[in-house]
Amino acid sequence: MRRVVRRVRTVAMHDRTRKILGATVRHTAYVWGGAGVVTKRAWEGRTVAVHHRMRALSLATGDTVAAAEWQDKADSFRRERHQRRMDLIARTPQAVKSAAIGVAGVEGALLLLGACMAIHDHQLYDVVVPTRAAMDAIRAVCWFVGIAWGPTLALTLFAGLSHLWRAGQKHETAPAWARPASGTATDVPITPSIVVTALRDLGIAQLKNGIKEMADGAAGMLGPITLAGCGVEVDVTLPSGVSTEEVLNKRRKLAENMNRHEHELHMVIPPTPRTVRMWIADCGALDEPIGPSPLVLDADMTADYKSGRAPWGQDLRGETALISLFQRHMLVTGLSNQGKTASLRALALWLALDPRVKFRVADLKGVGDWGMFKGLAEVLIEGPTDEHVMEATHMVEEGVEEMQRRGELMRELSAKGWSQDRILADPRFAPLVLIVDEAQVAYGSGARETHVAESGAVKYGAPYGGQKQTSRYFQAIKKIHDQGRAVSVTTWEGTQDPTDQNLPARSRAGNHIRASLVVGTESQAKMALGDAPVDAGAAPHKLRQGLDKGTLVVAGDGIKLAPGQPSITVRTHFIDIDPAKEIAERAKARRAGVETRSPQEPEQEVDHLADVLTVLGEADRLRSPDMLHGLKNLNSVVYGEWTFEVLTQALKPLGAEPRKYNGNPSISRARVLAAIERRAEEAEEATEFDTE
Ligand SMILES: Nc1ncnc2c1ncn2[C@@H]1O[C@H](COP(=O)(O)OP(=O)(O)OP(=O)(O)O)[C@@H](O)[C@H]1O
Repeated sequence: MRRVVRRVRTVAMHDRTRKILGATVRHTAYVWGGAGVVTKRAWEGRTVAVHHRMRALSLATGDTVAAAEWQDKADSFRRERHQRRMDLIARTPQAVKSAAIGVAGVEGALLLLGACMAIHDHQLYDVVVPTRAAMDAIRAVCWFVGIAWGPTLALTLFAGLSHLWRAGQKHETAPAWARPASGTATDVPITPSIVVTALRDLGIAQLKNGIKEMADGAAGMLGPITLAGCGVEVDVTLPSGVSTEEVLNKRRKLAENMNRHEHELHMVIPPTPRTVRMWIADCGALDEPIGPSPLVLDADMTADYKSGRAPWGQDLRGETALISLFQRHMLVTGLSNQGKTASLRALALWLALDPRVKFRVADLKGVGDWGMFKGLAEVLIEGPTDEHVMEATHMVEEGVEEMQRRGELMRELSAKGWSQDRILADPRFAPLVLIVDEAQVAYGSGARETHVAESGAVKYGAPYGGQKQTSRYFQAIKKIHDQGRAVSVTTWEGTQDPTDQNLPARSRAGNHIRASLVVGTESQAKMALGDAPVDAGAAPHKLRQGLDKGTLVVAGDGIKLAPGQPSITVRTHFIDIDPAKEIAERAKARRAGVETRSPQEPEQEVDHLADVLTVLGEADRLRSPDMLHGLKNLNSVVYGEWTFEVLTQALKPLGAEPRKYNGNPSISRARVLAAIERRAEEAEEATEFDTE
């Protein structure tokens, strides 16, 4: 039994079976669908359905003149049709009469011919000979028709079916899975009928019925279809009883009904009630690059913190997406490796062109993404360890102190009658931007301040990181979110996966600009952008991981949104490391040299003798320059800056310093081994002494 089941399954899954099934379904569907097409065409040829549709379309696009013309055409079509029918009714008895007269006339002529023949041959029978001959001719025709009927019927049927098949194939009436792969149905431009059909076939019964009931072919539910960047935009007013949410939830099906991928359809809810605004991309257009940043192209570009707007990228309409950073806290989130750092850095590079703006940067990944800010930023912390989190916390806490100082100063100056503009223009209020990239490292860190009392007891202070209220980093960020804006102290955080663990809710909500690259789920999208924009259609969770790198859904202020529009999708320009360095150099050239403070790297415990021995390898001795080169390769952090003097000073106390050999200062393996042995003996003696 199992074998039979297995065999049946093998046959069913076999490629050939699938091909046969596909072909059968395809050709049947072509004929069946073709019959529908032909019937519809015949029906439309005899009715004013087309006139009505065209009139509704003209009305929908606001062309009332064309609508009136189509109405006139429909009226005259109806009049002419009525006239034709009346004529037919009037002509039928006449035609019957004419036929009867015709038959009588022919029969009369035949009898007359027969009479002539009878007179000539003196044979009375000849009177009916022509009539009988005519009857024989008719019988022969009937006989022929009787024989030819079968093949003629078969031929007609075949011609009819092939006509239907051709009509069906032309209109792609077979299901997509059964159509040959080479079909390029995806290149279909968006027309009102495609949109209406896509909505009708969405599987929402009330929408389908609503569309059926609309006399104008439902064209009235569509606003004008306008070109918008690399796609088109249209507002759809839904019939009563259909909620916008139902349509938003069927995004993939709706996109596929219009021969688009899901990511090529964007939907938001505009302020007009019961309306969904759809932006439908041209096929494949979103996979085309948007070109380099104006920052890269224009070497003379300048920036203005207060009144300028950073050229971040393009929105879906193809318009430049400009963002104002003036007194705005910002959060950029997204899955790893999707362009978080690049998008944040692009804004910082633009802002760096305004020499007034000060930066303090903590890059808690620390692989050099922000390296070009050395000489631009006052502080640059690079690394992912707890020590780096502590430094980042200190950096933000210093930002809080600065904010508080400015707050007091602002109160004093205001009391003296200074205007807000004058205060903010004062150098003591130079904009300060605190950037923390990979902020989830801080929110996830367990680092704590540790105090060791004289008694030896260990006491712990407040945690540096974490998401609890006690977290120093979180508290400092929160304070700046609350009070920093007015005195131009702002934070920009970049973080991966905006979950509660990675990013506390209070910290998310404190930002003026919230931008999200692709995230995993709708709930993450809500954490990234807030509930309202996602409920109204913002969908970073629908972006494609890997393919939509650098594409951000942006909510909040600072970026131009149409009235009522909750979010905007921005495809950002990518500025790679090398051009970023060039822009940073331009920015440095515009400001007085900034000394970047990089908090001390923790001292590494190193054994110089052991390292020297490693570099010596099997050699008996090595020249000092070769030794220095080898040490640098071994540990660039410790030996990167070493010179001959430093090497000598480090090894001399151990008795292994370089000595001349064949005229070249060299380090001898024998002396290094002796030094190591001596050190071990000394350590042993010291231990014995301690024990005694
Ligand atoms: N706007 C963009 N357009 C095209 N590709 C981009 C864009 N931004 C980033 N990328 C690509 O994505 C890669 C990763 O970018 P980036 O380092 O900014 O990601 P990330 O999200 O910060 O990563 P991680 O979370 O691992 O630090 C870049 O090296 C680049 O190839």
